[in-house]
Amino acid sequence: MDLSSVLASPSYGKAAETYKKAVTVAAAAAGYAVVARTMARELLPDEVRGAARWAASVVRDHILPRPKQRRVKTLYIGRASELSGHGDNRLFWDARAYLATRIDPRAEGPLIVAAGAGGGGAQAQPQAPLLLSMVPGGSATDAFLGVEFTWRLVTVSRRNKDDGDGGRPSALALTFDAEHTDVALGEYLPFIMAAAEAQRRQDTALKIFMNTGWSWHGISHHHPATFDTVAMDPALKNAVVADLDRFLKRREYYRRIGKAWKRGYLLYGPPGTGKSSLVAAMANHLHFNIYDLDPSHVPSNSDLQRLLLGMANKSILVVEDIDCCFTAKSRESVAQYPYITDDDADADDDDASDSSQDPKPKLAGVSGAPTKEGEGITLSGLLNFIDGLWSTSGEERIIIFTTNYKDRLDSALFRPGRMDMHIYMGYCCWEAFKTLAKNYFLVDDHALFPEIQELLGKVEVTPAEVSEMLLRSEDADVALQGLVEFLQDKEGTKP
Ligand SMILES: Nc1ncnc2c1ncn2[C@@H]1O[C@H](COP(=O)(O)OP(=O)(O)OP(=O)(O)O)[C@@H](O)[C@H]1O
Repeated sequence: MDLSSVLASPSYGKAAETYKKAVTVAAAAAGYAVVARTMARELLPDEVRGAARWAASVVRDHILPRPKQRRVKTLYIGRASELSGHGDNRLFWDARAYLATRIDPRAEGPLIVAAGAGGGGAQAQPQAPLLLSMVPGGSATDAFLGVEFTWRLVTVSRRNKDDGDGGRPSALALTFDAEHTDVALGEYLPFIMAAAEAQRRQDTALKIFMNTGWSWHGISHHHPATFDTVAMDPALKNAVVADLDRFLKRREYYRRIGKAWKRGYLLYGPPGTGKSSLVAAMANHLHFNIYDLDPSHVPSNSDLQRLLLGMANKSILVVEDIDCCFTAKSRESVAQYPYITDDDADADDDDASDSSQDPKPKLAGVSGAPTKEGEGITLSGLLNFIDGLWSTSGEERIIIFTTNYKDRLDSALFRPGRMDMHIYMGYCCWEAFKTLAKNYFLVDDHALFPEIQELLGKVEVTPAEVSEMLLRSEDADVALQGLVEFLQDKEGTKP
């Protein structure tokens, strides 16, 4: 259709008519406004017009909602700690580690990618995670408690803080609405530091240290036991987990009551009931390194002190078979120091006043026998040091003693505050068996379960023995049938 035919069409004529009317109305309205303003100027005195203007400004400024002006605040988190004057600023690295988990790889713009340690410490593992980071000048946003935070990786020059002077990125700039400064400083940044700490712990491979003489030697600790795989009474398991979790949260509590932040556990029960597995599960749960102390390799109490002072925070000190590891030394000590009688031995142990009648073996050191270089350590040396200097030289320490014979332990071990929780690891009960069956065959039920449940009620069998039977075949039917026969054999009812 050409222009002339458009102008000639009826729809164009209607539209043109409507437009003309609209122009006429607008012109009339503008005319009225001019007339009204002129009349107001001529008829109203200056004072009245001034008062009207003032009233309008009050309404505008104080009554009508004003468009909100956003005040933005920026915090610079430098790579180096300018406030302390030396060293790295931990917050800078914590924030970068945190941001590596928050950066959206699909967002526009370039990113830096690197391989993480992946649980191997300094040595990257094949399954190491990929970590993302902003390029200098790049930005990323994060939301926390409903507040939006924007991060930029910037280069801060010494004289004025500005982006991109071509140097290495030396700061993170955190920008947010200034009214949320309290959230930023009081909640967001502490949250980031805690998240980074948790990630660090996760990424660091656990170690188990063993002593030779007075020094520790560490190797990687890959024991797969967890609280999911340890077979034990479920209520007791939950109580142990809750106790550990409460311990972790109680830094301030221990500080307030003036006690060292440590907790002692005594694991006791027959061999093969899972005491060592439970230690490994506790270490994995807490992500603490284990220091497995073999007292027979420690030449003297002063070496023991050196060993214990060499332990890091967040660690577990384990002394296995505590009932027997000091016994032999005790006998040697008494033989070497014949002037020390059984009665003398009891004198130093204020909880064991009648133990001279006790047929149980005497423990070295409880006797107070002096030790010299090469003469071995004493239980009292260990206990006193744990309660004394060692307890104040570090934080977040767990002490675990294990024994197959709780009744043989010296009462010094039972003094209040030494072993806070006694955990009995017993023979395989029905609930424990179900955990093992799940571990080995991923089954919750089986046709042989009722028979196995009945037999476990009558036969004393350790989880280690049951595990042994379950390991014999990858076929659940075959392995469980083998277990039934094993239990019947123990009961003396095997056909
Ligand atoms: N409660 C359990 N839960 C899971 N596995 C167990 C349990 N008890 C024993 N086992 C199995 O038996 C093996 C030996 O158990 P573990 O060394 O933990 O027992 P222990 O009580 O420490 O024995 P000991 O007193 O002889 O040192 C473990 O490697 C594990 O395979």
